[in-house]
Amino acid sequence: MSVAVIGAGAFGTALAVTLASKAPVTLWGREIDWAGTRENPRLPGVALPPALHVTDDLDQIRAETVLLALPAQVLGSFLTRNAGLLNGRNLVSCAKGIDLTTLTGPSALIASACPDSKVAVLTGPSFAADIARGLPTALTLACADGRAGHQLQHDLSTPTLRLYRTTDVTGAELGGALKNVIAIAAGAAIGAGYGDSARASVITRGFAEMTRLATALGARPETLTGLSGLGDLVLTCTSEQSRNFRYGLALGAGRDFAAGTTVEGAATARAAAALAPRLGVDLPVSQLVAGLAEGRVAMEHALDILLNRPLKEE
Ligand SMILES: NC(=O)C1=CN([C@@H]2O[C@H](COP(=O)(O)OP(=O)(O)OC[C@H]3O[C@@H](n4cnc5c(N)ncnc54)[C@H](OP(=O)(O)O)[C@@H]3O)[C@@H](O)[C@H]2O)C=CC1
Ligand SMILES: O=C(CO)COP(=O)(O)O
Repeated sequence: MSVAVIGAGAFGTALAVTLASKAPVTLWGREIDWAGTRENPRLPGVALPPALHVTDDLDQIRAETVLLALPAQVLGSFLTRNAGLLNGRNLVSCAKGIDLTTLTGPSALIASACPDSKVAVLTGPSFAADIARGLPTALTLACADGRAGHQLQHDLSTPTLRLYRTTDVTGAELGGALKNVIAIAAGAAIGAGYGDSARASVITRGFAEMTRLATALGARPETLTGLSGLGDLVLTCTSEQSRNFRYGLALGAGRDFAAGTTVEGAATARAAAALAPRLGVDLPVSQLVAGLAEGRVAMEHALDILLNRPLKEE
């Protein structure tokens, strides 16, 4: 097996670090001034192992399996620009989002730009820092081709990173994308001082919403109850390690949030809100998060909007 990682952010670097415990790995980043220090400022305190080669030259990416660890909103243009180099390889998306331009997930972007590639998705509850430090982590590897998925599951598991396998790519990638939206809402509830009970309601109703949208797009409901859905939802809604949760905290408290931080849930909320009427599904939490993120809805009105909806069956 030969593996490379594209995207030298926190997650791409963490995956490259753990995979380098098995075999040499090449990690590509567009700006790698830090490479000589063997420590990526996006993943502080983690020494890069000798088996990890860092480059900013895409021509050095020769591996048969390439992990794409770029933010969801830049993945489409990156793939279009570099399809010639990537087409035909096993391409594994590690991004958690819905592309705002096409309203599709990463797997459809890959399939469209690189039609000769095997497409897979790696997703689930895992903070980059935990993976990089060798803490035990379990993720989902989704690939519609069961045989290829089986091979990738074995190739990409490490002694501390345990991969489960599914053929439900849609369910896996939508669980990962939509949990970020709900995490923003959960953070906002806590930031606004509404308390842990309110957060539990947001998580539960948010999960119902994730399942509604994902199944309307063809996902299997049981995938949403797995690592890539419920597992990641619980992690992201309960930990301040999550950037989406912290962004929600800041929204709820009326504080500024560090510009330039990757917060996938903001764009994905807008994508989900755009999909809702087309699919005839009700997504009140996502619509609210989209309104908050765009500044159309003020935080002081957010609670009324949710609580004044008609009473209904659970
Ligand atoms: N961090 C985590 O714990 C986890 C993250 N993920 C997912 O992984 C994906 C990446 O997140 P993460 O690594 O944390 O993000 P970071 O913010 O740490 O890093 C983003 C990386 O993408 C690069 N980048 C941004 N735009 C472009 C572009 N147009 N072309 C090439 N490179 C670009 C950045 O480069 P530069 O430094 O030059 O700006 C940076 O290296 C997200 O979808 C996230 O949801 C999934 C699980 C866990
Ligand atoms: O996806 C993640 C954990 O599984 C990371 O979450 P954040 O992008 O919110 O930091």
